[in-house]
Amino acid sequence: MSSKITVIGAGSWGTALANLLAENGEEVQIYARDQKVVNSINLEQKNSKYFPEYRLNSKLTAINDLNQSLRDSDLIVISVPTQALTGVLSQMDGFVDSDTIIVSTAKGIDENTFKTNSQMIKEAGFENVVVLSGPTHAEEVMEKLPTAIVSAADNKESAEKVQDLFMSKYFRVYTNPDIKGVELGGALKNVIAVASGICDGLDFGDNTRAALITRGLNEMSRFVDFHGASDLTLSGLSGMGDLVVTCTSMHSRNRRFGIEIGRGKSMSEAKQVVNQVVEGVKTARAIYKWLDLEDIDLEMPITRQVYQVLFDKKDPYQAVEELMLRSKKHEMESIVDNSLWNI
Ligand SMILES: NC(=O)C1=CN([C@@H]2O[C@H](COP(=O)(O)OP(=O)(O)OC[C@H]3O[C@@H](n4cnc5c(N)ncnc54)[C@H](OP(=O)(O)O)[C@@H]3O)[C@@H](O)[C@H]2O)C=CC1
Ligand SMILES: O=C(CO)COP(=O)(O)O
Repeated sequence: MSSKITVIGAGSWGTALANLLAENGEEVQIYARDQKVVNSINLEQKNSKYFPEYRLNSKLTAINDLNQSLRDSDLIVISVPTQALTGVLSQMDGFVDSDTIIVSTAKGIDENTFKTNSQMIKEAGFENVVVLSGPTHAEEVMEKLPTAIVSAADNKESAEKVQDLFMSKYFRVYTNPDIKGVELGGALKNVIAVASGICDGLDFGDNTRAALITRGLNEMSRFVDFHGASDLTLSGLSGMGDLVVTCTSMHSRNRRFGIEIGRGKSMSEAKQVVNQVVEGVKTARAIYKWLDLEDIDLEMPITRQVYQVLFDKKDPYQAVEELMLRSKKHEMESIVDNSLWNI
């Protein structure tokens, strides 16, 4: 029996994933809200807006009607930015069976509800969610460069089904039952990537970046612990892996945005330069607001400084100085044990 996969969102990630599935022999339809993108995919086999230089697989077609694209779909991949998810979910209502597998690929936290994408999808009535996340720049997936990712779900069968569908000689997929840990790793790393970019924009060095990556991971792990997810997941592809790629790559939208901020551009100027979604901006605000509103005493100094640079116009040099001169502390708070010292 033939099956159809719908990919919602024809930006860089939706296009790369849809093309990968088509290369794997699947019948894939991608939903784009922009009719010009639909036409370029159907008539020229290219996404004229996001990947004009690549010929897409011929099994990939595009459509501008979301409800129509969902009809007879056995699996749905959502690749729109986090803040657009609520709108998409409301349009899925009544058109998608509640047990259909929904693959969530966005990396962010909703700035009004402080929820992750999978939480919002489940609350909209779709329980069978798989989170696909890892160090995976769309540009390199289009180039078919070896890439590894994680398929995370509560349900093992669904995680494995997604693993089977996406796995290829250039795309290796691991499974993981810690959906929350995988998802939070992908969302939080974007904020650290903005910080890393800001420091690059200030012409700081490799030492600075390494410190940010390492202490950023520490900060991420505090947040992940608080939410009951596993620290071990953070040492994997969707945590450390994604953090490294996004803090070091020129493909990274979050890092490139941060570089522009470090060079003195305003938020809107920096967004214009990147011209694609920069999830770390709204995720930083979501976390900052959540800490504040819930009065939670969780140490997230890098995220707090990123928020203040972006939204309170704090001087980035001052932000870095404040990070450097915070009260002195032990490197590994959880294993401070006086018996380990030679006193
Ligand atoms: N790019 C990458 O390498 C990777 C991205 N991701 C994640 O995937 C998500 C999408 O990112 P990415 O593809 O890079 O973003 P892009 O900015 O490249 O594309 C976003 C896409 O979403 C569409 N879109 C935006 N709002 C809506 C809406 N309300 N309804 C329908 N479609 C909408 C845009 O349409 P339009 O063009 O008309 O504006 C565009 O097609 C993000 O969460 C990102 O973190 C994850 C892994 C890798
Ligand atoms: O998450 C991503 C790659 O894994 C995409 O976000 P960036 O482009 O900011 O790195």
